[in-house]
Amino acid sequence: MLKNYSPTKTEAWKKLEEHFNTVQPQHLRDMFAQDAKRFNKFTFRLNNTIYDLSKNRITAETLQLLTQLANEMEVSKAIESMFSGEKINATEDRSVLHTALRNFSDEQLQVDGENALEEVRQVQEQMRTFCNKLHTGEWTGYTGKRMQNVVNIGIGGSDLGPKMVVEALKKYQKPDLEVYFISNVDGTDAAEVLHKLDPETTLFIIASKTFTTKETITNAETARGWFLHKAVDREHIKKHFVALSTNIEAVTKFGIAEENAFRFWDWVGGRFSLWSAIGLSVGCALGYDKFEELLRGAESMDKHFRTAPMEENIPVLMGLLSIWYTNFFGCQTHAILPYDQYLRLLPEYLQQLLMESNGKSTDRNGNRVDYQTQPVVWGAAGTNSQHSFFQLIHQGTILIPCDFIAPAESHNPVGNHHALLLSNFFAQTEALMKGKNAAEVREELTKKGMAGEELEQLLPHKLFEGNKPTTSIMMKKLTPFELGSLVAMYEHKTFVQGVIWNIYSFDQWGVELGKQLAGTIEGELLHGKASSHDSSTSGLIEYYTGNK
Ligand SMILES: O=P(O)(O)OC[C@H]1O[C@H](O)[C@H](O)[C@@H](O)[C@@H]1O
Repeated sequence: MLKNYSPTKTEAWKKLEEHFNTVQPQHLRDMFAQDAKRFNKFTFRLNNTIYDLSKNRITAETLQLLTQLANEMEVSKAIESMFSGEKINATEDRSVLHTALRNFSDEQLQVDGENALEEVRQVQEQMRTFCNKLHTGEWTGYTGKRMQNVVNIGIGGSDLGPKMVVEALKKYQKPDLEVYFISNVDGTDAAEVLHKLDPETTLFIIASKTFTTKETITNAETARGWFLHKAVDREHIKKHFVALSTNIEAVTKFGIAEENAFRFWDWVGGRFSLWSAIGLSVGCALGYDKFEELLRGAESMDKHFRTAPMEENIPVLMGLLSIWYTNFFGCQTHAILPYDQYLRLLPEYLQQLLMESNGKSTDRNGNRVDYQTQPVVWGAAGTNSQHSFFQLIHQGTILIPCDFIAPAESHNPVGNHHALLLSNFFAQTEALMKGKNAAEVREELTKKGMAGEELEQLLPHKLFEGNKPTTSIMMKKLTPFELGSLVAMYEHKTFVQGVIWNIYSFDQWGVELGKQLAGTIEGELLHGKASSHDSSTSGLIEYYTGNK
């Protein structure tokens, strides 16, 4: 059993509260000035990626107290419980074993009487064979043509992960297959993809853990209708539709052949399912070997997470930093800023991962927490984001910790673009840290020939407080391996935060409510069944029915 009490009751928490009062007034600019080794002290490495925590509002003592907090909340024990398959997803009575999907060791891992690792490997072989058949052209459609397009139909965890990875690793894309994603139940999503494609050369991957998600089933039915409109014979479905699911019964009921089902297990959470059969579209886009490299990258982070001491453990430290800002500085948001166009979907992916996992207010005893949990995660790729919301990060009234992420080497070495891109990354983190004080602004304005009242009036607007925390993550190159490792780092950071907050990170009951409510109103819209609502909801329904 995991420790089950409020983090605020720990010794470390009390010490952190006192410690906060000594750190809060300190300016990062001074911390750097006083310690030439700050970068070395607070930079952690794994493989070819560095995690520079030095521009955070921490001292050595902060990390020591935060790791004490991790120890008091028994984070190590929690990590072991997860890896060994304990049913730590208690509200759904499930193990949490996405790590088993990228475990290439010879270990045995018994789950419900089966060796999970062996089952994983069987499905991986099935995926490899399938991807190879697509790429060699051995897999043909109902008119004997090879497939040219693959469409992944899924939503949430059955969409965001593979879509983000396919985009991030576009440079590794195989030239013979184009991969598309349809997720939104808005018919526009399907319409905009399907009109470009030919049913004879299109293969659909229906990705749904439960195979009951309304959006996905609706899109899958639309795709099936579109396909049969040309192919006519339902027998042809088996050459054009495959499924990724834990619910094989529903898959076959839909009309997809059992041999075309790639299964996974209920011990894989939706938002952690990228590494399972849900990653099939990644194998289709890049070739299965590249998907395996992604898994191996994640495995290397898993090993680090499981074995490294708390004070050097990257996901633990990243999770603790988030606790520091959320619960002591009172930060309510966290920005993810990839300085790499290929990583532009990472913020969206991490939104589901972090906010669906830790957007909870009930602790593991069933009581309402009396401390803040998950902050809002948001972000966008640099440098575009500099021209939209950076103003607020620099001079707004709220403190926003940011993760800057970039590769040292670009996949597209065009002129000096990459140096320019990275100079923005470095300059922004430096400016956020240092700020600009009155003396500096005065000097700058004086140099421009400004003086007197004119200067004094402008000066306050050009001040930057600085002291804005950033974490810089740099990798040598954005390879499948490094990406796998980075994503696994964020997964484990998410888990660590949940353990400290004493909440269940692996369920998502909040999402269920929306599904139920939409179901009721759908009946009214489609079948004219009336039921009572508040005046706003009724008014909106009337507006819709009167204007459609
Ligand atoms: O894969 P599916 O069963 O279709 O579920 C898709 C998504 O549904 C809901 O939004 C859940 O909260 C997500 O965690 C899940 O990823």
